[in-house]
This record gives sequence, C-alpha cells and structure tokens, in this order.
Amino acid sequence: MQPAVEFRNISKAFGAVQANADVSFSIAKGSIHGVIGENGAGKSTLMSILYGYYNADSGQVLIDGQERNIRTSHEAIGLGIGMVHQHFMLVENFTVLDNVMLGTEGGFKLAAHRAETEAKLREICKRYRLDVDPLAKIEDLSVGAQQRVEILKQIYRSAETLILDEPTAVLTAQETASLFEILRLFKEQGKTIILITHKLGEIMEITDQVTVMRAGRVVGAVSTATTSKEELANMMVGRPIQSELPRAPYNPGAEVLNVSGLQLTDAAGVRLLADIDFTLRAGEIVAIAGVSGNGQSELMEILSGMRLPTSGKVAFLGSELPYAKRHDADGLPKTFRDLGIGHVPEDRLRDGVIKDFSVMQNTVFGYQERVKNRWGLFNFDAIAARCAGLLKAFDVRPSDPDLRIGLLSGGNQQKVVIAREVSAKPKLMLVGQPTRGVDIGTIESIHTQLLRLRDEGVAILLVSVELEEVRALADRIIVMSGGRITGELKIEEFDTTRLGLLMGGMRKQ
Ligand SMILES: Nc1ncnc2c1ncn2[C@@H]1O[C@H](COP(=O)(O)OP(=O)(O)OP(=O)(O)O)[C@@H](O)[C@H]1O
Repeated sequence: MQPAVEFRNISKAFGAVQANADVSFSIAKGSIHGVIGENGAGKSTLMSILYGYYNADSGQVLIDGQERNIRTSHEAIGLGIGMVHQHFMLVENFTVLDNVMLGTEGGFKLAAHRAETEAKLREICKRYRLDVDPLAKIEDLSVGAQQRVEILKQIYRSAETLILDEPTAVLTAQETASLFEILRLFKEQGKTIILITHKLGEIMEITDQVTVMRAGRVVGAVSTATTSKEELANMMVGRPIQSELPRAPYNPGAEVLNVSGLQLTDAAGVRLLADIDFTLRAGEIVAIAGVSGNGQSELMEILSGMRLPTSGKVAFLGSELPYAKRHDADGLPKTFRDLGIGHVPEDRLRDGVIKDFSVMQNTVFGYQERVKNRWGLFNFDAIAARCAGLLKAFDVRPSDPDLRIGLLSGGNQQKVVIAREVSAKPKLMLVGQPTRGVDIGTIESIHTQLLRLRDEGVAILLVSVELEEVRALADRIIVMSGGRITGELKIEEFDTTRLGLLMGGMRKQ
C-alpha cells in the first residue's frame, strides 16, 4: 500500500537556521505515527510544510504516492490533510456549527444548509464518540471540548490524515484518555494520524511508528513495539537522561511565606479561593498539585502581585505584602519582584515575555531598575554582557540576543524566562507549569536549576499538573480542589491514588 504521506529530502532554512535538513521518511496509511525531538528540532516546520504554511526550499511531499506541490493550507485540506493546532483557531462567540461552517463551501446563512450540516455533525459525533453539542458556544466549552471541536471540524472537511501538534499539553489526564480513544477510532476507520508530543509515555501508549528529529534532521526511525522510553530519550537528546536528579538532604530554614485565611471571590460573587493556609520555608520546594482550574492559577496571581485577594494575609519574610500600596514615594510602580519574589508565570506568552521584543529586552523586563547606571540611564553594555552570560548558562538555542523572542521555540523561551528570574536572586520563587511543551533534555536542565536554587536556600512554590514533575521536585505536596486545600503530603508519602482522591476533592480526614 502507498504511504499516506512521504517526505523526500525536505530542506528549509530561516535565515541562518536550518530548520529542516534533508528530511526523508514515510507515514503508513492507517497508522499513528509519532514525531519527536527537542525544542527547535524542526517538527513544526515540517508539519507546516505538509500543511501548506511554508514552502520547502527543496525536496518533495508525496500524498498517497503522488508528488504534490502544496502551496496553501486550502490545498492541503483539499488533499485530505487536517491540522489541530496547539492554539485553537476557533471564534469564541460563535457556536460549534458556525465554526465548522466558516470557510467551507459558503451558503453560511441558508437554513437548509445549516440543518444539513448540523445533522452531519451529529452523525460524526456519534461515529467517533465525540462529546460535542453542535449548538454550544465555543466560549462555554472546556479546553478538551474545544479540541474535540477542532477534530470534528477536520473530520467534517474529510481529513484522511490528521496532524496533532502537542495535543495533550493543555489536557487533564481524563481528557487525554478520551482524546486517545477518539484517535484509535479514527485509525480503525483506516485514517492516519501524525502525533507530535514531548511525552514519551504517550508515544509508547498510542503510536505504531516513531520518527526522531534532532537539529533539523531525522536521527532515528523505529517501530514503537521494539523500542523503549529510554532509547527514544537517548536518540532525541543524544545522551541518556537522568531519571533521578541529585539534591541536598531536606533541611528547610526560616519561614519565607505565610499565607493565612486567604479568600478570593470574583465580580460575580463566585468563590475562587477559600481558606487557604500554608507556610513555605527557605530551602524547600512545595508543590501545589491539582487538576488545572482549581484555584492554583489564582493563588499564583495573588502571590506574585498580579491580583488582589478579597481577604486574608500574606506575609513574606515576616512582613505583610503591600497589596494596597502599589507605588513607592516617587510614584514608581512597586512590584513584588523588587521585594525578592521571582515569578515564572504559567502562561509564558501572556505574562512571561513580550513576543515582539528581542531576547535581550526580555531578559530585563521586571528588573529594569537594576540595569541603570548612576545617571538613571540604561547601561546597554551591562545589559548585553548579562544577557550573553544568561544565554550561555541556560543553554538557550540559538543564542542570539537580538532575535525576536517569539521566533524561539517554546522551550527556549521558557529558558529565557527562568534565566531572568533566577538571575535576580529571589528569596521566593513562584513557578507555574515550568515545563509545559518543553522537551525532556530541557526539562532536565530546568529541574536541575530549580533544585540548585532550593539547595541554595530559596523557597520555591511550584504549581504543576504533571505528577511526575511534582514527584521529581517537591519536598512537600499541597493538593487543591475547588479553590480549597484538600490535603498535604510529604514526598515520602507520594502515592498517585491518594493524590488522585485529594485532587478529586476528597478531604484528608
Ligand atoms: N518563522 C520563523 N523564522 C525564523 N526562525 C524560525 C521560524 N520558525 C521556526 N524557526 C526556527 O526553526 C527551528 C525549528 O523550529 P520548529 O518550530 O520547527 O521546532 P520544533 O521541533 O517544532 O520545536 P518545539 O518542540 O519547541 O515546538 C528553530 O530553531 C526555530 O527557532
């Protein structure tokens, strides 16, 4: 049988960066094919070539054995290629039905056409067990449901090959399980799936074949049945990954953070946080575990000064945080960073970087007062020297200070944010989802940095939905559910079943 897709000697450069170099491999029809590789290895570029976003500099793409020159995504769709992006492309205040009909064959407003499309969508939902109401508004749907709408849209457009780029990065464990069930059904119908993910557990669970990329090239191709997570990790990074990182014995120091009776109610009167009490000491990592959307993000926003609590106290190094006093005597904005609180925000593109600014400018944000000379002007030589040091120490690739940060891969953007926050020598570090969308080599380096900070006596509050990450880093674990703390465990008591129950809202007795 002809492969569904074949890449032959594909090359693509962006300026000096060779994003794809002589890439050749094929994807069997009716299979689930994993594509893995470090951040910046060239996976998204290759998929963008298949989907008609980019034109390759050289090489061919064959669909069902025929060479095709795919110049636009419209042409890709016409050839049965569908793509589900990391960031959904849906109109929030439209219904599912309207979103599916947008950009299709017109006749948008014809009632008969709408009714016919709705019936077809209901039929697809039934066949693929997609739990979606065609008349629901996008803004009312959970992230998992929005992703199902994207899949529904592709199936409606008769996709034969579906590309999924990091589809589980924003899903809960249950949502991931139901996505995989849909993918298996899609495969059973003889269709093909290309899955890009950094999670090797998922690769082992669902794929048939795996292609490994590094620095724009294919460095390995294996069938899943004959490989292991360790072998894949080794191929991706070019060296073995340490499963356990070294850390000093647990020896916490003085209290750094004391949160008591914290409450947060939104404008509509909904309680987002209720009775939050905990302490954090120097030299320890406390992880807040929980299914996303249970108050962790709001807590981090309050502790970093991005949001005011409704009531309660937050003491940092023995003094209450100045929520009311937002400016100092000169009228300059007072940030919690100036007090010694570092923050790696969970949504790095929204709160961590300014995409259109250079890497160097991004290494200064939040700390601009510290890089001025005695006349109050920016000391550009010092900024450049500091930036060069950070890019080297944190292995940011490419290490070009003048590049717009939006052009770096997600993992490398994250390294810049962490470098900026760590280099300011905080006493307390707030870290939200530090390794979302980040490759395993980079996860190792981010984890090593965080453990080093802990060993140096920094208090770290980590919010993570990844239990593996919690296990790798935490000294103590606090579980949140429904805006409340439902339990606390020492790391020796780590137990996924117990954590699962607490995350589901079962209170500790
Ligand atoms: N439009 C662009 N302009 C300049 N450079 C780019 C552009 N798109 C990608 N790159 C660069 O090409 C290289 C490959 O990037 P690509 O996004 O394909 O990697 P990836 O394997 O998908 O990474 P990730 O796992 O982080 O998503 C990177 O070095 C990236 O910075």
